[in-house]
Amino acid sequence: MPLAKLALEDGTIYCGESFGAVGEVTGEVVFNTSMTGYQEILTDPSYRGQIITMTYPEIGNYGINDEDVEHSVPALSGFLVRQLSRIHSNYRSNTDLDSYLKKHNVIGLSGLDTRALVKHIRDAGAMRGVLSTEDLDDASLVAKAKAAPSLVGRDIVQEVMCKATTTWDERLDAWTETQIGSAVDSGNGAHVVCMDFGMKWNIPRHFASRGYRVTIVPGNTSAADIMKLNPDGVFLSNGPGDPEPLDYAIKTIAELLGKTPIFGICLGHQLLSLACGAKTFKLKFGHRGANQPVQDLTTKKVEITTQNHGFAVDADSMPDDLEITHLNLNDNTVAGVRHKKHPAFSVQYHPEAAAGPHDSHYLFERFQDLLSAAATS
Ligand SMILES: NC(=O)CC[C@H](N)C(=O)O
Repeated sequence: MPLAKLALEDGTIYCGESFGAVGEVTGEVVFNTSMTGYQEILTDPSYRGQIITMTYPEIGNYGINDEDVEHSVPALSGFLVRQLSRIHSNYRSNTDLDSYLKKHNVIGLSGLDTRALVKHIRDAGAMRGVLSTEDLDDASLVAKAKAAPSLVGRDIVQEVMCKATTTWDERLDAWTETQIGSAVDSGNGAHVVCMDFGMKWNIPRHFASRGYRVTIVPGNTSAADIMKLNPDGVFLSNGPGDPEPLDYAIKTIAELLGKTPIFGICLGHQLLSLACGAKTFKLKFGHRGANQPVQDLTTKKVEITTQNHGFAVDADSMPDDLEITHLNLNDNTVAGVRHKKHPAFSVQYHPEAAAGPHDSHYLFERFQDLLSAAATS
């Protein structure tokens, strides 16, 4: 296999073999600790602008299938693995990782010491990097990494959100529907409007399986246009990059507060918090994986969650109207908030769990409770 290199802005170089597409990309280099779920990670639009390394050492062994996608195309910049599995075996798979990345023009690098890279990022923090199969000159690559744009202060949501209003009716797979049990179809056709900032598809699948009518609108839709759709509730999606520059979305959410129940996930949580007057900050290397412990402060229960974020809501900036409802137990950062006066809440993690544990499905039931309360008030 041809050589490829990853260079970080601090001058560190990692060599390996190229797979997937050839070429050169820059991005923020971050790691994900999930042992499975590489297909969901590849297609999660929240990874726009990032080069992902998996901590699990062998990737690709179950191939790629048509069902486990979180979007139509991968959004990330590059993909790094210790070992690319030479065979893949799964009854649902219809292609292999190498061919899939070639088809979608994503550059892969295998054979590098991913453990050394992850330990370095944990010590030094997430950094800009360049991944190349074309330029193998260390000094030139480091100069390119240093010149790469940072995620901070940039609006990259516009690159991944839908461009027009659509409806959604695809449901969860039959087995996952058995997991959510009596919640299946309990929404009785209530209308949920999703503000799309780069939404993972398992979220509208949950809404469809729970019996909602789902409309998806671009993340820059105004509050007036959203209210014209007569929503019974509004959902704020996940999405890539820094939440602070998204002033249009923050303004819309501030206007929607109190008019309709609101539920936010990840970027949606950060935007709801900003709309209420909180601040966000960049974490040193972020939380990405399927085993992040979170405590629900209302029930005291600990749930194991799927996460993918590099920014977080600052606990010290919490306005009077917001209450912290969930904490990340690894570092005590804010993992969920609730509005004290209006029906609105959000979590920093991913209850739709694709891939990951199903502990947090109950949050969709909490949203249903807000919709039911609003319908009877
Ligand atoms: N998954 C997400 O929505 C990520 C939110 C935001 N882009 C962050 O990195 O913190």
